Amino acid sequence: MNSIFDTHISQHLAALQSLTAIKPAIEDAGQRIADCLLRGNKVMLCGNGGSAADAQHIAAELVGRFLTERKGLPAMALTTDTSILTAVANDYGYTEIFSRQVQAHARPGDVLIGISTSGNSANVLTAMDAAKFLGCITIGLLGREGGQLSSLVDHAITVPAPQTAAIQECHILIGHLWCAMVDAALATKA
Ligand SMILES: O=C(CO)[C@@H](O)[C@H](O)[C@H](O)[C@H](O)COP(=O)(O)O
Ligand SMILES: [Zn+2]
Repeated sequence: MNSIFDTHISQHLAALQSLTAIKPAIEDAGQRIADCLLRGNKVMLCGNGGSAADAQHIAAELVGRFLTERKGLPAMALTTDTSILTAVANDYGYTEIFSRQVQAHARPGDVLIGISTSGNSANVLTAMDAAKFLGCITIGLLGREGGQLSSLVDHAITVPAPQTAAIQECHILIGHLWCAMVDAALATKA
């Protein structure tokens, strides 16, 4: 019988290997994010649970720094302000917690990254609808078969692994890869 260690590592490695098949989609989305920031637009991110943590992690790399010294970049996780989250959930419903913030902050040309391992979280779907209506570029960091988000977003990055944890581990790897692409794009422009 495999140990928990062996099982987890082999699932992780299989998920990592599956990324080769979606390399063009990952790089294309990374270029859209870099272009967005280079032209002075901003990046918004949302997701639930572990994906909320990923949204915050990626926003922190962009506002702070990742690999190189550069100016702080406009990125915001829509998962952090408990007063907004509780007010909107209480008054309008949990489905609206991200879309309301998108309505408040989004401008044409901004990017919204929705992170969902199932691709079916209702609040992420609603946020994507709002972002598209306002002229934003929408990117889904998804898993399994991509769920409903895969046909809604402009750029679907679907990690085709069956385990939520393995998908999440690939999501943060892709987030870091995008941050490296942004750093490189800014360095080229400087
Ligand atoms: O981190 C984990 C599981 O690893 C959980 O917190 C997980 O993110 C939550 O169950 C989310 O609600 C799942 O949402 P989603 O990925 O299907 O959009
Ligand atoms: Zn988790």
